[in-house]
Amino acid sequence: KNNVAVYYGQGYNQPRLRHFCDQTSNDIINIGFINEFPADVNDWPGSNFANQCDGNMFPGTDLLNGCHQIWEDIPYCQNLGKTVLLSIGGGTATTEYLKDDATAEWFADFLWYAFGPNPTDPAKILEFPRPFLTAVVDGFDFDIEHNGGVGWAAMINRLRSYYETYTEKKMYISGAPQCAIPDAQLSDAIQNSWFDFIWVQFYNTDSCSARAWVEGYGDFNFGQWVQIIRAGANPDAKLYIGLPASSSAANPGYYITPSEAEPLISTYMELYPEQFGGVMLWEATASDNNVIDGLTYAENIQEILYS
Ligand SMILES: CNC(=N)NC(=O)NC
Repeated sequence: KNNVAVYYGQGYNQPRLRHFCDQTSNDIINIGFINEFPADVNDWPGSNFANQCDGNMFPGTDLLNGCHQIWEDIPYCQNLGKTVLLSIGGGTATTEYLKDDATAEWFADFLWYAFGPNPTDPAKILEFPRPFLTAVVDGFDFDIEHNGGVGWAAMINRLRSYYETYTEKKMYISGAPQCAIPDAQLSDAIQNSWFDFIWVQFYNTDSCSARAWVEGYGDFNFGQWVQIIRAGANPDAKLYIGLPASSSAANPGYYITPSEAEPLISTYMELYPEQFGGVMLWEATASDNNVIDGLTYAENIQEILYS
């Protein structure tokens, strides 16, 4: 089944998460972002979900702890069969940097105990916060846009070691590289750690953009990304076409309309039926505000995937 994955959490005046889970067009929801990374072992990350939290942080940190609509809606979404991932990165270069593998592994520990299965070990319950209370995400998305590749493979391998111990449900790892190859942030991680989904941002970089494919110039490189994945740690990782969900959602000029997207999606869905996973959209609220022929952009994309 081909999926639509949408980012949620940075939308202008966005409604609460459950609004997007009530839409059949959205299969996977990436909640963004953990946008501040630990500077060292034992340092806590920071988060930002725009209008969705009440502004309170855990004392002395930039980690939000009042996101009641998110902790209420994650189980609501999961009960509707949605996969809900917590997205790391997405934002500013100054706070998104990992200094070494030790810090990366600490970051994995933090995410696992804070946002993964509810810890039972009293020591872990004491040490780690639960920003979304008892809600348990279905995995983590790496939307790493700055500062190189140090630590990501180590962090993902550490998360995988926790996943292996957890039998209650399948947990996932995804990544959102830029389309230019090699991606400075995630290429090493794709080679050396197990991803389930890779949604390439075929926007914001002209030469490999979806817009270039539509206009017949540049080098839209979905096929090369297939080869990268097949040479990676998980050769069966699903590859998604990442697109802006409206003309204002990405840098100017990268938006393509549903009728422009249809031949692109069909071409690659048919060329690589095994690897093709679906379409990623940046982002959910932009899609809602971009209604074409009575359907949101995500619904238009879903129609194409199911046609
Ligand atoms: C400006 N940053 C973004 N548009 N980020 C993404 O599209 N991440 C998937």
